[in-house]
Amino acid sequence: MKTFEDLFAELSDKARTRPEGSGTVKELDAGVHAIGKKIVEEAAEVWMAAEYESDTAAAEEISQLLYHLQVLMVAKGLTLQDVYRHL
Ligand SMILES: N=c1c2ncn([C@@H]3O[C@H](COP(=O)(O)OP(=O)(O)OP(=O)(O)O)[C@@H](O)[C@H]3O)c2ncn1[C@@H]1O[C@H](COP(=O)(O)O)[C@@H](O)[C@H]1O
Repeated sequence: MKTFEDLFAELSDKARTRPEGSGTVKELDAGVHAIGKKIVEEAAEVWMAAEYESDTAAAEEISQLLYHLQVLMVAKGLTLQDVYRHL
């Protein structure tokens, strides 16, 4: 099973190698403003799923929010340690 750290390493690699067909590369190219909007959209979907849908649906929405947060971190050049030091 993929961990948060595994995904971050994968996304960082995609940003570096820019493989054809990568949604991450496309999102990075769209920029911080577009990624930020996606995060707000996904956060709302997490809220709605948690309140009105199944635990499985909520977990899936949470995974998508975590993904988009990681894309923003990569776009900004932030590392996991930059975030972890605030936890
Ligand atoms: N974990 C994710 C992941 N979670 C969410 N998403 C993206 O977020 C979208 C979900 O958003 P929505 O619910 O709004 O669905 P949607 O409306 O169909 O999405 P859009 O039309 O806005 O793209 C998905 O379509 C994906 O584009 C993800 N995209 C990629 N990953 C993982 O990231 C890694 C790299 O992916 P690629 O860069 O695509 O190779 C792989 O391991 C993937 O599994």
